[in-house]
Amino acid sequence: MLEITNLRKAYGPHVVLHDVSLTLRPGTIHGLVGANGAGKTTLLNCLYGLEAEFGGTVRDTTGRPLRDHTGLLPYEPYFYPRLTGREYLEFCLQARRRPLTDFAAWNRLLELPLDQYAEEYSAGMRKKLALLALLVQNFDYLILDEPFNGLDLEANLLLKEILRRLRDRGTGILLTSHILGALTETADEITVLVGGRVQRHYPAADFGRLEKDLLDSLHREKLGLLDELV
Ligand SMILES: Nc1ncnc2c1ncn2[C@@H]1O[C@H](COP(=O)(O)OP(=O)(O)OP(=O)(O)O)[C@@H](O)[C@H]1O
Repeated sequence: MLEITNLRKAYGPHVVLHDVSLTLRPGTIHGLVGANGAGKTTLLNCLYGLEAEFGGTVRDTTGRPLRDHTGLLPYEPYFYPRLTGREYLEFCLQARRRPLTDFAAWNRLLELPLDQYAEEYSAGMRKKLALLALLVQNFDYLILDEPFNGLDLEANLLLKEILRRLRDRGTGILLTSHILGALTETADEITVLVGGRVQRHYPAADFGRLEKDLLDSLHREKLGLLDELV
């Protein structure tokens, strides 16, 4: 299990995460929602070790180094110039000292032109390539920052089904999304972050309540203001 305990992160005087705790169990999908700037990406970056200076603890309860068996989909994946999609995949595997596998089977699903330069891909194709690089590596845990963002309708549906199947096979998946339906349709639990604090953890049985709570706070905080404007 991946465990975040009392995570606190500040950029200078600006505290971005306030004592955030959450767990990611094998065989579960854990969704993370929150407004722009709530701290979701910062939380994922701390968990994966891309941010080093923070308070609290982040660990795999089995004691294994988290990155050895965890893959990260960054919010904006980076691709080196002049690397084809195929070379990017090979690079990802070699960097992790993993055997080169045949990408053809997975790519029959995602249909990427692997012999074109990745930097010439559209935004959605780049997202698919970064996902493909994770899928071929059989990670125990996946940390996915906005995986649905930029994907076409078919790829969105496909990704939801892939995530469910990976979960059923034992993979633990932590993902962010601004598309509530994508989370409620796939996740086993959802954590709501507000201003860098955990507002509440919702088990699947309470997802109906979650939508109502989000709507209520929108009505309370924003719709009154809108009434004054329009
Ligand atoms: N490198 C940085 N230096 C200073 N402040 C930062 C840095 N990275 C993030 N922040 C601040 O931390 C806060 C949380 O940002 P973060 O990107 O984690 O939010 P988010 O919930 O992922 O937002 P979004 O939904 O827009 O992706 C924001 O106020 C942001 O300005």
